[in-house]
Amino acid sequence: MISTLSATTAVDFLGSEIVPDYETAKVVILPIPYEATTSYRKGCENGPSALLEASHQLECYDEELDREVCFDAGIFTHTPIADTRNGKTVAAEEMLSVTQKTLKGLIEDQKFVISIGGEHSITAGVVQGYCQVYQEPFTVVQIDAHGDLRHEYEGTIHNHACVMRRIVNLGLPTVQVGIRAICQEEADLIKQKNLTIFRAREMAFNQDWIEQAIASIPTEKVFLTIDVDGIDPSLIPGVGTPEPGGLNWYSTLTFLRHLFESKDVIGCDIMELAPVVDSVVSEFTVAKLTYKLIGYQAVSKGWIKG
Ligand SMILES: N=C(N)NCCCCNCCCN
Ligand SMILES: [Mn+2]
Ligand SMILES: [Mn+2]
Repeated sequence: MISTLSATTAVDFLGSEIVPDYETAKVVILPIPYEATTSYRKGCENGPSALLEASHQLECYDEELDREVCFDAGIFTHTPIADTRNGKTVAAEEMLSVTQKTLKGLIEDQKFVISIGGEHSITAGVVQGYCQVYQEPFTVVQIDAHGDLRHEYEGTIHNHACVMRRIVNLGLPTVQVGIRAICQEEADLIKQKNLTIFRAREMAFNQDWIEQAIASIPTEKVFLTIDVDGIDPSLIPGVGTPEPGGLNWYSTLTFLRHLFESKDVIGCDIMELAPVVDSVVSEFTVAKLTYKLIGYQAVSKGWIKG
């Protein structure tokens, strides 16, 4: 089914620590180095390669889970799709179509896919891939500083600031977490549609937000989209549109662990990493976050070996 797969891409997640065998891998990392509509700091098309390179510095052993998670999971790194690097242009429609098709194939092969971006607009294509395979509804849980609920921004509905509007329009339920920057149009839509939103300003003083956020998810199945600017920019400065007051590291991990334990997470993506010159903090942190997601899924799905 997947004929364009290759294990010979420049950089695999975790590098030589794991054998990248597609057939036996439960997890596929799908790099989508696509950038077209970012409006402030650029560079998220370089996010996937920086994340993959940084992942070589991760310990295979997850000290929280007390396991070498990568051997339980088997992690295959796909070749990049919708690549805009080196001045290449990819139309938004083409990016969405190739993303959707690639996801569909991987999901049909029963892979747990972690798509890594690239700008957040990609998530619309990723989610449509899941819609094609899953008949029952699933909730899109978003960690982000921004609502991303504008109908259109800077002349296109495929702008990264509009991606959750595309998802709301697909009719999927959403739960938004860490939000702290929205415009009037988004505030009005949240009220009009009574969207579920956990605002960073309130989360900071609400010890029960994790429990409440998970309880607010109306379906068993969840797709998780992480825009890394949802995390505090002191932890991940390498983003295009930083906003102060984001999630801290251990709240993020606690939320994610509970989410994976209590729901069936059918897939996830990690978007908007835009590496900073002369600092590896952002890409290492995002690589570690990626590995934590794999570990939480491995525990929750019982992929435990030996
Ligand atoms: N999802 C995002 N990253 N959104 C960023 C939106 C940027 C809004 N600039 C507003 C400038 C108005 N003067
Ligand atoms: Mn954002
Ligand atoms: Mn976003």
